[in-house]
Amino acid sequence: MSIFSFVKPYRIPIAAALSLMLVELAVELIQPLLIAKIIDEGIVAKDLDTVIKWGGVMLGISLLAFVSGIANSFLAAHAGQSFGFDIRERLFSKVQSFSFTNFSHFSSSSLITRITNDVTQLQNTFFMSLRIALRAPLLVIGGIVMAMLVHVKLAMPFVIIIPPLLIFLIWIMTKAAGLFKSVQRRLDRVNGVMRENLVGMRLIKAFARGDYEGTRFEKSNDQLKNRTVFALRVTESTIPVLLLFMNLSVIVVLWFGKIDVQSGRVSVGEVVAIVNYAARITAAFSMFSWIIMVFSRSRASAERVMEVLNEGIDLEDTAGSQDGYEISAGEIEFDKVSFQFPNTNIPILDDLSFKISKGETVAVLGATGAGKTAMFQLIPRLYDVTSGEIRIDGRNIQELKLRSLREAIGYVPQESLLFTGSIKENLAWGKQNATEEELIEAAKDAQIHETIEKLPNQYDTLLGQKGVNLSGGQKQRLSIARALIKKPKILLLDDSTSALDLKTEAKLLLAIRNYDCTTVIITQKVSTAKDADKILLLEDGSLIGFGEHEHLLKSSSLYQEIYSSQFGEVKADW
Ligand SMILES: Nc1ncnc2c1ncn2[C@@H]1O[C@H](COP(=O)(O)OP(=O)(O)OP(=O)(O)O)[C@@H](O)[C@H]1O
Repeated sequence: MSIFSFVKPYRIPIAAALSLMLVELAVELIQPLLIAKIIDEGIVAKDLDTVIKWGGVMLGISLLAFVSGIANSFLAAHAGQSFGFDIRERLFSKVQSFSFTNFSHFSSSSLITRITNDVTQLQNTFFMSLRIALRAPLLVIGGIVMAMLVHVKLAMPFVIIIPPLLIFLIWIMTKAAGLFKSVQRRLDRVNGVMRENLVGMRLIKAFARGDYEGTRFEKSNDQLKNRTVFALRVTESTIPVLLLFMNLSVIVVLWFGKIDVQSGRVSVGEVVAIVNYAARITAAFSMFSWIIMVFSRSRASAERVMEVLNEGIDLEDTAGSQDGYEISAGEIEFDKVSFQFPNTNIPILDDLSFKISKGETVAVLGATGAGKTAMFQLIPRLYDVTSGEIRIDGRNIQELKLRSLREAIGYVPQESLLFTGSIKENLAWGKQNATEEELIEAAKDAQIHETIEKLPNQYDTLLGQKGVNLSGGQKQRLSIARALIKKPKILLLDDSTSALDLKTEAKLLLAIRNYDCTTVIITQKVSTAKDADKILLLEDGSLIGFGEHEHLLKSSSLYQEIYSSQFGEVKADW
């Protein structure tokens, strides 16, 4: 796939715009001939009728060029904007299909720059190509041809000087493309620092690190400026070179023109026409440095956009995945599952085998870094297992459609992420077209209904970015409500009740028991774990215990250790 495939749908407006551009070009190339005619047959021959006649023709074709120019702009603007719209849409849906491995290849600020700034560059180039980028080289070529038609010998200086100038321009263009690619990379960095600052503003203020962050931003901003200035200097340096050589050739034309006019081999009108072509060619040439800049930039942008669009998705529906299969029970089975993060060789999970029956509640306990979150992320296939198999309702999850797998799972990540919008919208994000009753029911079960009722606009209260106007515990409960509203078959809570007091947490877990789902809870609290049907103990990625509280208290030294650290010495009544 190449960027040109996005041009295809606009073949008709492009053809129309280019035809109109050719009309403008033809008028521009004919004008010097008419000027020559008016001078030689009208002014020199003192024939006013000829001046009026050809002057009228010039006015007529100028009007034609004017109308063509307006129609061309109209078509170019419309096609250019639609072209940009299409690329943005494709980029967005491609990024949505990215796996976490794909995300690790691009920083989020770079993806944002690509979807905005890079697409704008391409859009501008598309527009400009239809307006002047093609007209300028055609004007140069057409200008030389017309000048030769007027007088071959006088046009010779241009014929000699223009090819080396063109080679010089192409050489600069290849150099500039690389430079502009590095400009875009620096823009990524500026966006990256800006993004981190906005996200971490509270932390920056709390640590009084404003000055440090200011310097960090200034540094990347400065690098962006310096690189851009350098790239612009390289492209702009072409203008004086072009003007110098074109003006030199005009002087040569005038020198020989004077001699030939005196000897009668050339008319004054012909010399004026050739100088007029020279002026138009020079104007087209000086436009070149700008065109080079825009093209070099957009070549870099096109590469960056295509890098995203051509990124191979490593986690998607497998060829044999079964359509229409819905998870009905929610039984989870890990069979000799081992896992390491893509592009790393550190084993995170090692040979995990266990089975969680339909409707069971299982608590996962383990030290920080033991691999609890990693284990969770394998269930909705945020990552694929490195070896072994995960089965839900007896089917390998890789044989299920990703959509039906994920729709059956309510996943509440460690960090609650809410979106800008009202509480109602955030809850309904879990299930489109959820009724008011469903929203309230889920909020009640998540123990957040009463809190919402006390807010000034209740369910219509607007949340700031990431839910800044809520407490940590409120955000956690809203995230849980958002998962409950889906009525999932499998509910995964990744330490999602850590900020709740014990009483609220107990009520919430009791309410969840009424849902027809299998629940897996990562927790640090034995008080939470001991109410679960079973407890799964993870240590350094290995399963070292799986069973009921009483059983583990007797059999697992790690569990005894965790228990005694939270409740004091384990009583030896077993
Ligand atoms: N994207 C990643 N790429 C590479 N390694 C990772 C990635 N995410 C986590 N890890 C590593 O995997 C290991 C397990 O991480 P995981 O988040 O599963 O731990 P955890 O048991 O959930 O810990 P915690 O209780 O602190 O959340 C850690 O050593 C961590 O450094």
